[in-house]
Amino acid sequence: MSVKIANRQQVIDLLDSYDNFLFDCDGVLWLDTLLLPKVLETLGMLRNHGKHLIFVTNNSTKSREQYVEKFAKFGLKVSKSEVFGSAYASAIYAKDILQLPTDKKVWVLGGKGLEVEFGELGYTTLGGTRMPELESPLNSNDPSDPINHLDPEVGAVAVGLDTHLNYHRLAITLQYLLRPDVAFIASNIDSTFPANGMILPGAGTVVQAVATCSHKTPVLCGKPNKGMMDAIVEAHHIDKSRSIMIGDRLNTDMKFGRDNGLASLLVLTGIESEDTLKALDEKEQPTYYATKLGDLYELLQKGN
Ligand SMILES: O=C(O)[C@H](O)[C@H](O)COP(=O)(O)O
Ligand SMILES: [Mg+2]
Repeated sequence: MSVKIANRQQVIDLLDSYDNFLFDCDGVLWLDTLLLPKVLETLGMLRNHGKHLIFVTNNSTKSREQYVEKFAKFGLKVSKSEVFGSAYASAIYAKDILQLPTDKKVWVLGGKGLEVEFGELGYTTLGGTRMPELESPLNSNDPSDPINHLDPEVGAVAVGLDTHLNYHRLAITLQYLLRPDVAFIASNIDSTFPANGMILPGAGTVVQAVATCSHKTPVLCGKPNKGMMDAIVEAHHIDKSRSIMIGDRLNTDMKFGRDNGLASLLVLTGIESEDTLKALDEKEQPTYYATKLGDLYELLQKGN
């Protein structure tokens, strides 16, 4: 059974055991634009203890640079190299694993994060946030409709959380995936995500819609994909035995930690609850759990 972090000594032991703290973002650090309690103080405390912080989000709507800006708005200085998002993981997959030539274009059903990260690796992206004509309903009888102007150079489709999802975008995405040589890349599988007191549809919902109509199975690039961890370990030279993954979702964050040999700490400020935790098999239990990330700071302050 997971150990609940509930006293000062447990936090001290946690600090003694791990050098690298990998943080999920949505549901752990914030709920959309709402910073969760004592997050800044906790991250500051960890930095003061010389810990290596890495932010590992499946949210592909933002690029690493955009996350640096989001952190800055909360008053936290984070470098681009400390952020590892699923948009970046998707672009790395296309470049390094799929080895998609950069003269091939990428059709994006998703947000700016995918456009920026693929663009930084040399790809031209289509669709995404840059085609306002896709806000209008599909009219396949209209010769000027984008569905009648598909680009023969598209070599991959990248799908992530798309808050502008509509039938027009889905229909064009399908046309590209009907081509046998076009790769289907998905940023993540999160079915939902927590935001401002509600649960909203996540990228996994968008990905499943595309998989259903295309009858194709995507490559999943975000957590719990091992490739994402390999890229993080290579980039940051971390010792996995001295590393811990802190997240709010069992089938992404906690599985990502467990499957890759890291310790794991589940926080209950996002998707999961004590009930979902207790319902888990022993072998799927996170190493630790806490009510919120800020408990690490608050408990350490007690008894000073
Ligand atoms: O796609 C989604 O559903 C969201 O981006 C999801 O919240 C992932 O964000 P994370 O919790 O990994 O930061
Ligand atoms: Mg999360």
